[in-house]
Amino acid sequence: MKKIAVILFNLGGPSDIDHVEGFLFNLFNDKNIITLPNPFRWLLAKLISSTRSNKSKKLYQQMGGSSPILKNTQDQAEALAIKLKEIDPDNQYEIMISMRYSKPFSDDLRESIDKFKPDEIILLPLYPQYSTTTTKSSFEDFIPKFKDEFKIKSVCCYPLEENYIKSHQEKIRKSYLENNLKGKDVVILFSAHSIPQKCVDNGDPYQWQIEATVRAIMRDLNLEVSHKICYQSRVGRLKWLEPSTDSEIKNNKDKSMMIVPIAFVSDHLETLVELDIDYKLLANDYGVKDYCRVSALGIEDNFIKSLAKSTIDSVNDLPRMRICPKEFCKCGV
Ligand SMILES: C=CC1=C(C)c2cc3[nH]c(cc4nc(cc5[nH]c(cc1n2)c(C)c5CCC(=O)O)C(CCC(=O)O)=C4C)c(C)c3C=C
Ligand SMILES: [Fe+2]
Ligand SMILES: [Fe+2]
Repeated sequence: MKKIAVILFNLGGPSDIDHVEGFLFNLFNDKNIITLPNPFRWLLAKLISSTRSNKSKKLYQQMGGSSPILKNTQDQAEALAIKLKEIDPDNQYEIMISMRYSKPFSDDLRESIDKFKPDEIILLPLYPQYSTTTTKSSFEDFIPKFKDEFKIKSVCCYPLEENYIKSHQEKIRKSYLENNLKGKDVVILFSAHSIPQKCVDNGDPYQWQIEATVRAIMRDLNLEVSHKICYQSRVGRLKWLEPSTDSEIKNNKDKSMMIVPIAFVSDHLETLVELDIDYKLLANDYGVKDYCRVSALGIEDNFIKSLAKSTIDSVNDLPRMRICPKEFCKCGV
């Protein structure tokens, strides 16, 4: 019996309205988000977080002033613990949460990890698709603090894991039936968080992996629908991945529309405000007849199975095949 600590990584979000500016500062002060050296990055992060905070506060106010991301991640951690116990009862797992820009930070895990004394630590990002702006940032923050005392392994990405794909397919099929879309001219808009184009130009595999996930979902979905990938939540003036979700809503206004959040695995600001309020209003303005948003994966059983399977494969040192082409070489396989 091995003792295994599984670190679930997520981005975090403000716990109340007074934490919005601090959360934004942590985000923009990350060298994987703003690549300037210090003190310039620190100064720019101060400037952007103070100028953006009113806009962000208005967004968070629409969810009651805080982000549900921690509660949703805790629910996923609990479901994962149950699933691991069921599939791999011979090992002892403890799931811990590490948020990148809000509590609990990686440093906050020190006491629990020391107390548990794991034989190994598995890093498991709640980002199925690898990006330097998310997974790399979380790994770079965590690893140096614990690597001298513990054996650390990581699941860098799982964009094609079969249970993950099945989880999306089941959510889409259920929503298709519930919204009576059979026989209608339906388009699925797969909406992912955008990232700056320059990240992809520098070898970030995020966009390639999103496209691979969507191809796998569509391959045997067996619904008569068209589909398109689009990108939301752009920030600032750089060129970000396109097409944008709002432009695709406009371009497809004559169709029945299913919006599938892809790359987000729980509901939070980006889905609950941007997709459910802002883009729903936009769709109404453009006369879209059916606008339905498929809920994020959350604790859907196949998704939790995919997390458990990826963890156990890593514990058992199963070799992982490189799937990304060599120009997108930033992920650790
Ligand atoms: C796959 C997920 C995400 C990627 C990639 C990502 C990149 C990215 N985000 C920003 C800027 C902001 N993100 C904000 C919130 C936010 N972003 C994600 C996910 C990804 N971000 C999550 C889960 C959240 C938290 C949502 C919540 O409920 O709290 C925000 C704050 C909100 C706002 O003001 O719009 C900002 C700002 C950048 C710059 C970036 C890549 C460079
Ligand atoms: Fe973001
Ligand atoms: Fe990878």
